Amino acid sequence: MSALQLALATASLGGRPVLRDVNLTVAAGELVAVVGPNGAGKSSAIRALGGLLPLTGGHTRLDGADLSTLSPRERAARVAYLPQERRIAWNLPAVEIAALGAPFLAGAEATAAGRAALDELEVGYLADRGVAEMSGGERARVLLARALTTGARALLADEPIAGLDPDAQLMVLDRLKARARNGQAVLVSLHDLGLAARYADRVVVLDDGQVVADAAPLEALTPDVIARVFGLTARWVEGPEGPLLASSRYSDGGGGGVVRPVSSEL
Ligand SMILES: Nc1ncnc2c1ncn2[C@@H]1O[C@H](COP(=O)(O)OP(=O)(O)OP(=O)(O)O)[C@@H](O)[C@H]1O
Repeated sequence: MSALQLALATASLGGRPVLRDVNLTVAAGELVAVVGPNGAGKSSAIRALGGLLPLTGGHTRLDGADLSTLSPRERAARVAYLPQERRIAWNLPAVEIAALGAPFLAGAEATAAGRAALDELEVGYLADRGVAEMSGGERARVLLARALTTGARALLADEPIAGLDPDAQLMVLDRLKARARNGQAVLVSLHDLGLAARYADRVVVLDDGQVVADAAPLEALTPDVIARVFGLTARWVEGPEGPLLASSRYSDGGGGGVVRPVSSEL
């Protein structure tokens, strides 16, 4: 059974449809990457899975139960969410921000969980520093630590590697993959198609609120799909750690112009 599921989900924002009959599942033990151009509906799909965007049609299910039947407290205990927005209202120490992810634990336990999550993301040294006194990438890791602290069985992370340096990107994806291997259901949105191919068990391609492909990475991200959805000419090449994407814009001459490797390995 899928841990999280959108079934024929439709939703609108500002009077415009942002999800159109979207079917999307994440099973326990699986790392699923949602990719798509800006505005494709990735954040909307993630927010719908977390019960944060009301559907106008279809269903969101958590372990088979309709999400709308669960109380906000039950949802929060079972689904962790990293929003795309990285703003933090209060200048609290990182460990206190991370501990906010565990509201159901007693104070000392929550602090220990927060500290462990910071360590997991290799920012334990920032534990006592105010989050307003950090770089954007450091703050991003503290917010991801807050999501990890929940201990929820499902994790939704909206662009968890945005703004991180190349080493930190790989470290975060390694950690999320390890969490999936330990039984969590993990869904991330990514813009780096090379990293999506390297880390995801399955890739869901969204375009204009619709699922265009949902398959193993290289079956979903075919050159044809990449051309149609992203407007790029692209081909996969074998790299030492997995597939690498060589791509160029059509306007650059369809392969004769600048080749932009999409993996952090080049
Ligand atoms: N608050 C809002 N009101 C109206 N329309 C919105 C709102 N937020 C997003 N949209 C629109 O909804 C659509 C889907 O947006 P969404 O944020 O889900 O895309 P995304 O794939 O996550 O994009 P990005 O890669 O830029 O983060 C876009 O067309 C966007 O303009």
